[in-house]
Amino acid sequence: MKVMEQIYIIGAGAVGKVLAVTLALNNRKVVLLRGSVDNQGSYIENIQVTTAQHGVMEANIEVSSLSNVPVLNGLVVLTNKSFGNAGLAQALKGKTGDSPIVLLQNGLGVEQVFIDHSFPQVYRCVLFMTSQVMAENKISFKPVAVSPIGLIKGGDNQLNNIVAQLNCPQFGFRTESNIQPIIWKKAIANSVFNSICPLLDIDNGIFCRDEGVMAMASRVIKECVGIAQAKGVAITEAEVTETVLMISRLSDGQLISTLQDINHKRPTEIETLNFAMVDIAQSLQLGYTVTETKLLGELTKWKSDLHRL
Ligand SMILES: NC(=O)C1=CN([C@@H]2O[C@H](COP(=O)(O)OP(=O)(O)OC[C@H]3O[C@@H](n4cnc5c(N)ncnc54)[C@H](OP(=O)(O)O)[C@@H]3O)[C@@H](O)[C@H]2O)C=CC1
Ligand SMILES: CC(C)(CO)C(=O)C(=O)O
Repeated sequence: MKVMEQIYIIGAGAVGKVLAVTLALNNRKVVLLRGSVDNQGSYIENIQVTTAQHGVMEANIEVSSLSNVPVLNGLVVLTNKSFGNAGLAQALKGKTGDSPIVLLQNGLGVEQVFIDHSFPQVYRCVLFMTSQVMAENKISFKPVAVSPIGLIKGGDNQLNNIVAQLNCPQFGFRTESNIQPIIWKKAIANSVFNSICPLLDIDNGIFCRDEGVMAMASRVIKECVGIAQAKGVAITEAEVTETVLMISRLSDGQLISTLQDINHKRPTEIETLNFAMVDIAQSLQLGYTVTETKLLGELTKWKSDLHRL
């Protein structure tokens, strides 16, 4: 099995910085590459990550940009927002050889552009953690469960090796042989949180606190589970409801990323959540079954666009 020594994390945000620090503290060779900017010099940043369980974790991390690295030979981990994938796939094309690409992102179909560009090995992780940038290079981090990684394209034989490279006591990863149901469950949960919470301007705990809001979530869950099942992904409404309530309870008081993005006038990931769900429904001639998911997505997009004027 190939031993991959260098880990390239692309996207120096809340997830990327936590991963870089936990890997560095576990003696992995890691470099953080900027996702949205290029042509910058390389520099060292001191990054501090605060957790309830491990206190403050701190490491000096090399930060660089893609143009400084002609070849990415190792493990390439994407922690950028999903709307950056098309640009990154172009930028990475011809630079990564047969290095595996591992996407640590929410959403449906976020891997497609890498398949379209014939990247040989593509893996997806479903993140069960929350992290938030509190100040420059100060991140709060709450692991919720060990995050599964599964194969999208390529050979199964690398999966154990990839997990071995990324798994750390502070930020756990595991192999998953059937990643699609987990991707769908999380994407449906995010279609609920990332539209309803920004529209109500409220924290993630609302679904545990308010039956009416949970009833709306249940209607979205019902629509989206119908599409998952039509695609042959065996998940149930009860399972997704449980996931939504668990996330709501564990992240009570926290603002979902889309609400933070709207507040900071940044683009959102709604295209790879509600709209991706609607696109899949339409491709199955089932567009008429996802009207609430679609409307919530449209309202979220309008809210985001209006804030960014
Ligand atoms: N934070 C969390 O609690 C969780 C996040 N996720 C998912 O993880 C992924 C990363 O989220 P998170 O770290 O919170 O997000 P952040 O917004 O904190 O960071 C994302 C990074 O994406 C990069 N980026 C932004 N725009 C572009 C672009 N147009 N092209 C390329 N790169 C871009 C930036 O990197 P740079 O600064 O280097 O330019 C940015 O720092 C998302 O898919 C999110 O949904 C999933 C579960 C929990
Ligand atoms: C719902 C949550 C908080 C779960 O990790 C998440 O996925 C996000 O912040 O984007």
